[in-house]
Amino acid sequence: MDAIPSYLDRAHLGPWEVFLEQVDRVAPHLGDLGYWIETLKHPKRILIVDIPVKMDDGSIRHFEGYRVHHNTSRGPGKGGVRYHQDVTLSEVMALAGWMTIKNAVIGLPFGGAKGGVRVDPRTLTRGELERLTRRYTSEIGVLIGPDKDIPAPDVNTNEQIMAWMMDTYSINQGRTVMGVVTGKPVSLGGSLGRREATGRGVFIVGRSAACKLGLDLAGARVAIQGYGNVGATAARCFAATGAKIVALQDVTGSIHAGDGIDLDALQRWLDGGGALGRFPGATAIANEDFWTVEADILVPAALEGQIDRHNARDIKARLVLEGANGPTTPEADDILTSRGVTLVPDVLTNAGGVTVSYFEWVQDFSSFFWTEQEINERLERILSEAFESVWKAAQEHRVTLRTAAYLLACRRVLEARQLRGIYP
Ligand SMILES: NC(=O)C1=CN([C@@H]2O[C@H](COP(=O)(O)OP(=O)(O)OC[C@H]3O[C@@H](n4cnc5c(N)ncnc54)[C@H](O)[C@@H]3O)[C@@H](O)[C@H]2O)C=CC1
Ligand SMILES: O=C(O)CCC(=O)C(=O)O
Repeated sequence: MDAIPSYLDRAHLGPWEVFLEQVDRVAPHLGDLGYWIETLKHPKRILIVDIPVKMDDGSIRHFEGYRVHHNTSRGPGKGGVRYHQDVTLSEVMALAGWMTIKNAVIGLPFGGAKGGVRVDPRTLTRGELERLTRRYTSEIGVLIGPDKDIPAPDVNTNEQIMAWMMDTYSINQGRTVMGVVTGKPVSLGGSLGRREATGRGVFIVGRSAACKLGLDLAGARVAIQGYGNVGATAARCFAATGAKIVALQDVTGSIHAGDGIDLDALQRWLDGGGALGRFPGATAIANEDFWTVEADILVPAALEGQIDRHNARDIKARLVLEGANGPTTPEADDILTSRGVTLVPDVLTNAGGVTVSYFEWVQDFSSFFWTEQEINERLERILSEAFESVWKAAQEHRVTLRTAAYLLACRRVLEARQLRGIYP
């Protein structure tokens, strides 16, 4: 059976093909459940929407948006919304697939979904961004809902955008529906700790992995690509344990400081409108040199496909923590494995965000809100247990941590699929 739907432009299949390859790698380990594996290779439903937006100058621009439900065997769809000029359907399909695996590996009662709009939000005014968000929300309104599919933030989306999405959905329903999105402002039914949850999770999982490798975090050298929600929080968590953030990269460039970058000084620079790539407290380096800096831990926390066959051989770190979704190509996975580099996959490393989104969803349903300490303790326990299970499965089956995570997740998804059966 052809796993790639024929209506897609084959030139744009990169991320989805990566997801398919990752699923194929786990298939031999699934035993009888392998009978159901094709279900993971076919997104359940895909919605492509046209988003007309009246711009401030009076003109109308049309943007293309997507919402994909990859699999809902274990519960409603769950996954973020990305605004980026390079968003493609293939990418959103892959991101939705990774959400299916991530939610299952953590044991959250969700399926996998994701959304995106092909737009560079930096080119929009606040009013244009709000109108785009509201129209996109209305257009995907047929798919979303607190018991159907619950969006959340991803690249270039934030609490304000979630507030507009919640408000638009509520207007269309004629009642306030807090639980339709997570990652909202705390004053609108958001959860304490959600903003930091993904980066905090990267740190929690990274600390467990470092412990297995006998790598002391105090003094460890950490390089991070992406200094947004995930990368900046992870940097702060690592620095708080005494690790040194020796290199950072974002869209404005790459910087290096062997003794560690002063994150407070960097924040003051960014708050004052400075670009990370021009931070005077560190040395600017070429973007390609970022990958070869002397570091113990490397955290890709930007976009897909960043670690590939061109740079995987030169990476110096012993531990790669995938803060981003899909940052490593399968070929690079193999190169890193052959070089003895331990890679903790995205579906585990960055699962802190969706875990606290789950807490937010539960809190919204019960209208009873937890303290930040309760949130962080539960996050810590859930991620640490998930890490141990994946580590154990990797040892037992002699596979990489990625394949081990897929093994646990695919078993859960396919068992649910098998029990539900095919109807009619
Ligand atoms: N926000 C969340 O809760 C979650 C995010 N993720 C993943 O983490 C990654 C980052 O997401 P966020 O931090 O939320 O996004 P963000 O929009 O807050 O930050 C993205 C960062 O990546 C940088 N970046 C973008 N393109 C780049 C490029 N070509 N080269 C170098 N740097 C680049 C940006 O400059 C920015 O610093 C994405 O892969 C996202 O899917 C995963 C789980 C949850
Ligand atoms: O918080 C969520 O629901 C999903 C976050 C997300 O998009 C991701 O984990 O990639």
